[in-house]
Amino acid sequence: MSRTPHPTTVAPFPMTRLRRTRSSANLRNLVRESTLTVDDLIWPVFVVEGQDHEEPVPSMPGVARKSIDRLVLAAREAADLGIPAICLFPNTDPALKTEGCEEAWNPDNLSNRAIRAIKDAVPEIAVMTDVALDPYNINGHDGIVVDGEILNDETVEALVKMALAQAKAGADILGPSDMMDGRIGAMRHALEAADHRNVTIMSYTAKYASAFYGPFRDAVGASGALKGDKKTYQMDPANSDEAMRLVERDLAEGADMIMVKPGMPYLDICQRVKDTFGVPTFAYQVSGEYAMLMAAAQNGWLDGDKVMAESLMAFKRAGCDGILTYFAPRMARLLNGL
Ligand SMILES: NCc1[nH]cc(CCC(=O)O)c1CC(=O)O
Repeated sequence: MSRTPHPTTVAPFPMTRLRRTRSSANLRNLVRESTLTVDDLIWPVFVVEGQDHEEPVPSMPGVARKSIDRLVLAAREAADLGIPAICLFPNTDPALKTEGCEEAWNPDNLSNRAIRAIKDAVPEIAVMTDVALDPYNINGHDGIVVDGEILNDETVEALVKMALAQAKAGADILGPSDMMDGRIGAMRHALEAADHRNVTIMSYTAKYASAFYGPFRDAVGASGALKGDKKTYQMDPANSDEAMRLVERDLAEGADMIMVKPGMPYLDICQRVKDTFGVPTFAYQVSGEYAMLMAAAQNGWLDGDKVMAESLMAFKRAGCDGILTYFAPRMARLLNGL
């Protein structure tokens, strides 16, 4: 990424014709400022109980929840395409959801079994997890709810147990997506104390209270459970300075990588984070963004491959090191010329 100041010397027309370097594919290739490669992609996937089973997610065309055995095949395919990481989201049996969210740190819960199965069968792909209580919470919230309040410190204690169980199952990257205060430091200390020294944390640092998560909540089966909204913990879409404070805080607590979420409507935040801190910065092109592009493509209103590639390049131009995207395998095939 170029971060040079705006040039002050430009020869006047016709000595300068900015179209010259756009005049052929070779010249365009030579002067291209950003590149998108398979190495930039993290693939979010949904896992469900069962055997040789998959269920399409209606609001996310081309996306299905998969049983662990099918997910292992998908992970193999992703690794063969060169995708460096896969990110797991469980669709938990509603019967296992409780007020205390105990299933979240069950070493044999669906997500932890999936981590172990993937690490066994496809050791070369990095496995990322989601650290938040919503798949296990009868309220659908990311934190423990008492009398309508989402409790911060009690939630952090639960998240630490959840993070340790995931690390023990073999997760390479923990993705705390809950937006409680103090969770990164608490997890980092617990990981160090348990000798999980190389488990990385990609903090969902600037995670906004967004309507673009709708299809995801359908996919994990949280839509029905969620009472109210997430505005007391997720960020106000109006704020940018607050995102900088959160990044500084999460880095100080031991986050290795920072994430901005959603992606496309928050590219200004991505650029500001990268410019200000220069740390590994990721964006999550979320379910609603995927649904929007796919719906238009399915109607023949947009060219699906082209808007996919353009939208992902935009993240690189903004300074992101990588993107979580449901398009990961499709983009990887396109980049690999398949
Ligand atoms: N903590 C849950 C979580 N982790 C990732 C997403 C959204 C992902 C997407 O929309 O693709 C959400 C939803 C939410 O916060 O309600």
